[in-house]
Amino acid sequence: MAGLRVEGIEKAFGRGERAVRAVCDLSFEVADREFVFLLGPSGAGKTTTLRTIAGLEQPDAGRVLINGADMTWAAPRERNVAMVYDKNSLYPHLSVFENMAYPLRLQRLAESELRERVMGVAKILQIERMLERRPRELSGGQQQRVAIGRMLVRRADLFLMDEPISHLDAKLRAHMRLEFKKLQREFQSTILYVSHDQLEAMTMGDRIVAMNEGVVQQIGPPRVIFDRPANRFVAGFVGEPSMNIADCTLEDAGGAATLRFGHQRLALDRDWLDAAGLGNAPARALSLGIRPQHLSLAPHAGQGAPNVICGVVYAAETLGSETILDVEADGVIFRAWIRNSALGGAPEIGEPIGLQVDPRAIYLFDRAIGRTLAYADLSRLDDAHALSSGSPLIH
Ligand SMILES: Nc1ncnc2c1ncn2[C@@H]1O[C@H](COP(=O)(O)OP(=O)(O)OP(=O)(O)O)[C@@H](O)[C@H]1O
Repeated sequence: MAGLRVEGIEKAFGRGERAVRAVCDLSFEVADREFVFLLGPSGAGKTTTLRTIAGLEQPDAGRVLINGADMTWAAPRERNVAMVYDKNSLYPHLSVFENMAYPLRLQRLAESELRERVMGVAKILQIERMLERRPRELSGGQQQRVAIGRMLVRRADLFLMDEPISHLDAKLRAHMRLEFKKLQREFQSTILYVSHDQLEAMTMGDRIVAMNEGVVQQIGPPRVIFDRPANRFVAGFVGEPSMNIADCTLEDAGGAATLRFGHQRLALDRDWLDAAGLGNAPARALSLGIRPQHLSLAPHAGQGAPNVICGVVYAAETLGSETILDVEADGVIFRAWIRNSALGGAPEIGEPIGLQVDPRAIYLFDRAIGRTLAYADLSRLDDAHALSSGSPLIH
């Protein structure tokens, strides 16, 4: 049984005017055998949170409970927590095998079991053939895998991982994503994993704690975070390519609800707006959000076609069978994820182009505070349309 509860953690570095609030009133839980991600951009406070849980930082306020016991002030070694340290923490004079075996030797594990555990983990990490080498004889990525291995051989209550695979090449990262998930199920481990990579969090996590500037933005399963982002920050951070976001105004034009930005106009469904409590909110300052896979090529690029964003091609990035098309419209760049077969030839930079918007795929945010006011009605989206414009997560 292993669980973690973080209650109202506060942590600042420095004093007075130069103080940096790294973590503000942070609370979340990781249930027994759960795989939870702390996801956020650089400086979000993820590492500070992890170090506070491991006992390497003292919080200014709040509590850390591990298996129900208050460990806020306990020494790191009393917490039965395993953390992946940087590859530089490997012992240079020990072989890879002995580096990995080190925590087990401290536990005085029988030699046969020790060997079995080290070999099992080495196989998963694809470092079996390097066990006799010294760390300096390995590449940076190989050293990082040894550091991960040294953590995985332990049977800790809680594993804390700080971007353990971010330095590996793309192919190994993909391999490790699958292996971590498998390992977690096999060992029934409880894992808190720090990452700024939304793809890792979306593919491996049972739940995600999305953070920005030391503050929790949303906690939920990956699909909920993706489909129902609580605010503009989460909407823009999760998903690759990221959601298109543009300032707009909601208007009542002759009884029809219309979103306007620059010369562009999008007609919205009244029932959807009413359900979101925006039916009687004309001239409201909003931000609209739409994912690149919900934009498609409009049959006519001309101004005035219903729900078409008219602009010019700003850039085009071809990836195998799809193209990410950047279209500039009224000073905003919209990214669209388009099947090459729908493009019918490479688009010219500066060429006029229309992007068809499915109004059911729009999100609306309060422009001032960023809170989500209306969610895309994904259940009513035409699957064929979504498929025709690609997958949101592949990159
Ligand atoms: N020892 C320290 N002294 C002063 N400021 C610090 C210290 N450690 C972290 N900070 C500051 O606290 C904030 C949060 O840092 P933290 O390392 O927790 O963020 P992070 O989300 O892990 O970022 P990254 O993904 O870049 O590692 C940052 O503004 C950082 O500059």
